[in-house]
Parts: sequence; structure tokens; C-alpha cells
Amino acid sequence: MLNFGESFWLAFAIGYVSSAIGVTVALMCFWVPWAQLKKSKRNFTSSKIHAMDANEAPKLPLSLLKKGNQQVSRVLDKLTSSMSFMELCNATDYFNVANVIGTGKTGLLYKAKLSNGSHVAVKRLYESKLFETKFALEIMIIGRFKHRNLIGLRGFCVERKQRILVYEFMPNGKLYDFFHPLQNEAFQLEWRIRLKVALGLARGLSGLHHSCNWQIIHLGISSEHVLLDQNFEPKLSNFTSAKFLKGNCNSILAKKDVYDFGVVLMELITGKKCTQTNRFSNIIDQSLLEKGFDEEISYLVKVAIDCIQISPQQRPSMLDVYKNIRRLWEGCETDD
Ligand SMILES: Nc1ncnc2c1ncn2[C@@H]1O[C@H](COP(=O)(O)OP(=O)(O)OP(=O)(O)O)[C@@H](O)[C@H]1O
Repeated sequence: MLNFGESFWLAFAIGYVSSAIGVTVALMCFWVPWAQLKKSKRNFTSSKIHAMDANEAPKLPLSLLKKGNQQVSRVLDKLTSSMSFMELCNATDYFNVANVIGTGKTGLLYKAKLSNGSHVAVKRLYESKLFETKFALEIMIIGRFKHRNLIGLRGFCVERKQRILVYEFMPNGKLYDFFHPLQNEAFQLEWRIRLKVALGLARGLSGLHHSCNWQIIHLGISSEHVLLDQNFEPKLSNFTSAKFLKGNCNSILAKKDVYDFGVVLMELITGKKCTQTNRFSNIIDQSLLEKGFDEEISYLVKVAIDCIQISPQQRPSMLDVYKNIRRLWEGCETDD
């Protein structure tokens, strides 16, 4: 009979334990990522695609906006994505450059197709802690505040370092491009469409300024941040500079939005970027004149001039501006 000494059993035990540890580590390396992938695939196939409704948007406290990006980042890391990264990879063909439709300062915009066939615009933010508050602001405003003239947020993703916002897709792009077309791409917007854009924008801004306890000030109104849907209904976008104010609808900040709105109105009337009131009436877009709309045009010129008064106190509130343009619009409808 073989006689194994103590040292043999000791060596055997050490060998046994270390190989067991080795096998476990190897299994963890291969099995865990695989299991995670399987889980995200399962999420992908089982997740129901729908517009995120206001109750699903995470309730981020306003106090978050006073914190630094690092702290905002920690809060965002704990959120549950409403759309998985895997799902968005599939929708954008793994963020294929061929699907890029715009380059923003904070990230790239992709046109994407969800598994239910609907198109969306997917904004994947560049990896930077600097954009955490901007990301949170979009969720806090358009995630919760639905309005026909604000761009709709369909979902968001915060998996690992990914910060992705999913918006409804706007087939007619941004208003700015109609007034600053690339060569050979000029497309004249007819008067009633311009008036519809003015009305919708005034409605959206007045909603932000006047319809909840907190006044939301956009602070970045320009034709670059106005997107147009298939029917040229305007949607205000880009809330990354917005501020929340309690109460006062006539604050100087609110009047900054009114001024910027006036500049967009002038762009709609003149077809150019213009901020000088004096020469303004001489440069009305010639393609609009003498087609039966001259009176409507001069009414809108007056509204625009009120909005761009030098003194903020002399500018009207957004609600008054909206009411004025609505009156003009309703007048046109009965004319038809
Ligand atoms: N929902 C959308 N549907 C269709 N096109 C869009 C949509 N959102 C943006 N775009 C296009 O992508 C471009 C870039 O948009 P984005 O909002 O990222 O730019 P930005 O104004 O520079 O924003 P930021 O400063 O936050 O990065 C827009 O100018 C527009 O042409």
C-alpha cells in the first residue's frame, strides 16, 4: 500500500483549492458578461416601445441644478433607463455615422428606427461630466412637461457612461435652415406657414412661462432651436440653458425670452437675421408682399417691434404676445 505523507496531503489540498479558485474566476470572466449581454438582449426584445409618458420621467429635484456636475452624475447613475443601450444600438445601426443628422455642441444626433417602425432622433452626448446638468435639464423639462409646441422626449438611456436622449423625429429639420439655405437649396416658406410657426412658438413659450407654479425660462430661443414637424408645426428644442423661476412672470429673464422671440419673428418676416428696428420695415421678405397678406404682415411687424424694445419692462409678456398672434390667426381663418 502506498503511504502518503503529511506533506503530500498538504500539497494536494493547496493544489485543489487553487484550481477551484481558478475555475471559479475563469467562469466569472466568461459567464458574467455573457449573462449581462443576455439580460440586455432580453430587455431589448421585451421592452415595449412607446413615448415615455410624463409619469415615467424621473422626478429629479430642482435642488439638483444647484449642485456640481459630479453630484448630478451620481444621481443620474442611479436612474433606470427608459430605453436600453442595446435597443438604441440596434435603432442606429451601432451609431453608424451614415445615420448622423446633426452635430450639436454636446453630442451627435442620429436618425434612428425603433423596432416598432417609428423614427426618432437619438442624441448621444459626448462623454464629459460637463454635460451632466444639461442632460438632467432636458429630462426635467421635456420629460415631464408635454406640450404640442415643445419637442417630445421619447426616452433616455443612462447605462454606464452613456448619456442618450431620444426625441420625436422632426422631418422638416430646423427653422434656421429655411432662412440660411445651402446653395441651390433655397425653399421659400409661404406666409401662412410662417404665421403658423409664429403662433406655435408663442404658444409653447407662453406655456413654459405661464402654466405651472414654476416659470421655465428657455434662455436660448433662436431659429436654430425651432424644429418643424411634417405639418410645419414648430417645436421648441434645446433646454440646456433653461432656468426655473418661482412666480414672477415679468422677470427680466422672462423678458429676455420675449426679446429673442421677437428676433425670430423678425427672421420670419424678413427672411434674414435682423435686430435693428429702424430699418426693419424696409426689408420685409419681398416674396411675401402683394399677395393679399400685407395687413397681416404689418400686424406681425408691430408685435415683433414690441418684443424687441430695448427696455425689458416695455416688452409684453409671452401670454399677451400669444393672445395677439392668436387673434391674427383666428382672423385669417375666418377670411378663408
Ligand atoms: N428631433 C429632431 N429631429 C430631427 N432633427 C433634429 C432633431 N433634433 C436635432 N436635430 C438636428 O440636429 C442638429 C443638432 O441638434 P442639437 O440640438 O444637438 O444641436 P445644438 O443646438 O448645438 O445643441 P447642443 O448645444 O445642446 O449640443 C439640429 O440643428 C437639427 O438639424
